[in-house]
Amino acid sequence: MIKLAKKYLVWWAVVAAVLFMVVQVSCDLYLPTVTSNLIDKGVAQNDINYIWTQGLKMLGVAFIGVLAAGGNIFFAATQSQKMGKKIRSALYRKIIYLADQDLDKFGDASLITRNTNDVVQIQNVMIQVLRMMVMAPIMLVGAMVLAFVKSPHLTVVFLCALGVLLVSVFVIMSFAGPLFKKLQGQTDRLNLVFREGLTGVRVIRAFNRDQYEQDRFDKYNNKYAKTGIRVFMLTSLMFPLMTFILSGTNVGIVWFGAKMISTNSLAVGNLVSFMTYATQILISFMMLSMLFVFIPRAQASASRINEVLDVNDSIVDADETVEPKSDTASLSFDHVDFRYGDSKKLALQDINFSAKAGQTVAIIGETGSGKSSLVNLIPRLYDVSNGEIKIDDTPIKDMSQKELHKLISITQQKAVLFTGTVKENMMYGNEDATDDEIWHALEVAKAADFVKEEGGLDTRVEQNGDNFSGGQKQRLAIARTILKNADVYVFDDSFSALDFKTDAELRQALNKDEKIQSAVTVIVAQRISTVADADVILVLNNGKVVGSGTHAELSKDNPYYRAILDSQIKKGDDDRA
Ligand SMILES: Nc1ncnc2c1ncn2[C@@H]1O[C@H](COP(=O)(O)OP(=O)(O)OP(=O)(O)O)[C@@H](O)[C@H]1O
Repeated sequence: MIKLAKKYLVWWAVVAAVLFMVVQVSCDLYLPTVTSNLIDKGVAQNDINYIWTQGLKMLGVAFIGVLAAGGNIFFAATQSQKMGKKIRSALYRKIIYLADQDLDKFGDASLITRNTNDVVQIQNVMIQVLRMMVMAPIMLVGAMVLAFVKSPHLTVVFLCALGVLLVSVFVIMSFAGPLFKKLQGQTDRLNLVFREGLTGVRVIRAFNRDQYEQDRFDKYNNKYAKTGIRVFMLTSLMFPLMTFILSGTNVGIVWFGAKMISTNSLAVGNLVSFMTYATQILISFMMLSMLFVFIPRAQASASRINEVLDVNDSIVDADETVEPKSDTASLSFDHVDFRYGDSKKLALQDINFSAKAGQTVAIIGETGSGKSSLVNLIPRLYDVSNGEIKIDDTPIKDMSQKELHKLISITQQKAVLFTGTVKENMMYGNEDATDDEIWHALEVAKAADFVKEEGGLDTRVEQNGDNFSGGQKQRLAIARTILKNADVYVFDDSFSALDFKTDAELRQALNKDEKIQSAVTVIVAQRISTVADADVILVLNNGKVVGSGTHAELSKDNPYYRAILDSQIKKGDDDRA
């Protein structure tokens, strides 16, 4: 947590918060002495003038205390909230730029919990640190010294009370501390199950698993609630216990104090101030003990945040990057091998092909054969394990990732749309696009008709594009890809959600589009009809290219291609064979 504090707190604001707190505590410590004087010199001797001056002094000191508290709260609150804001922003920036292979290590649910719950834990503790952590030790030491000065004998009473409090807090915290940690783990688990249920709600209903999922959620919810009840009962016990110990202390102080007053060894005012100091000491002690429970909890959150912030991006730019060598679009894979993380098995093995401007490379193969893995290597979502990929005759590793991403336009297997308007979503592809260019891309992607029907470019896109059908979302994502000026267009299984007629029309429109025809197009597909027009079709099996050629060549003598073809003819899927 210190590391995060050093990085995200503004030092002068922290100093200001501390200084304000010192003033506030000094006022709080001085007030009982003024009260004591007021009673012993003013009330006891019936000195009205003294009562007035001391009374005004008391109000003045209290007012300064309030101002100082306001100053401290201002800096503590703004610093802790700003620290949270900066951490969330840094986490988001890191996640956006981090390679997929690095993100895979954490998982979505955990990253969300880290960016929300964990940051809140740190924020909450930071405000307490900037207030109580400063206040409590000064108050504790100051009140002890002042109380001792007032009456060394009576100090023994609250030293005994302090001992009782120390034991009580220790017992409570030794139970509550581990429970707090347990609660944090259970929050993670609860969020995970809730998120899974939320994303899989349709599957749950379709399989009639509502009760099963409800029971699963209830199981974790009950565990969380049980721990929560124990934690809050234990910590709530602190306050009545504290009141009891304080009352006991006061009774003790009054008991012994009264005896000392009767022997004239203690003034009444001193007794009153002594009782206030005892309260201040016990409260400070309790605040410190609470902090020692909350800090380890926030420390666990800080470690989880640092884990993400400190992860080394495994995909980095070369020290000296180069510009693409050629103005003409081209793409080549040269003996490319690829494996995921530490996996023993190669996901792709010895992939070789090249394509020039105007050519289409299609990749076909059964589920899990490595099609998406292959196209994910083009924008460097993952790095090759061996071999080299070149775009425009330049190794992609030698270019900056920014430059590389400018050259590529991609539609992922699962269409991703952002909340906003259709136009805003389209402009992700090209910020400078005119309305005419957007409509042209929508026409090519066969999306113009339904966008017009829905209300044009300003039509709202809901979260996840939920107000559009699967096929419509795909077409919008394809339009966005086409709108971008790129040298390599990648469509990763993007036509699968389209009906056969739209699929055929869309590919025809793509073949006629000038921009697409001056670039290389890579199409991943499951259907023969989608890939049949391609200049070269790569057949993938188990991560290896087991066939390469045109539709006519492969349908003649490639057993893998023929097997796919036959299976689709039987289903009546292939419109060309
Ligand atoms: N993030 C990942 N981490 C580890 N292994 C992965 C990861 N993604 C895919 N794989 C593995 O790599 C292999 C190829 O997967 P890939 O997604 O490239 O296949 P695919 O041909 O695109 O499949 P589909 O047609 O179902 O989309 C599979 O065995 C899969 O289990």
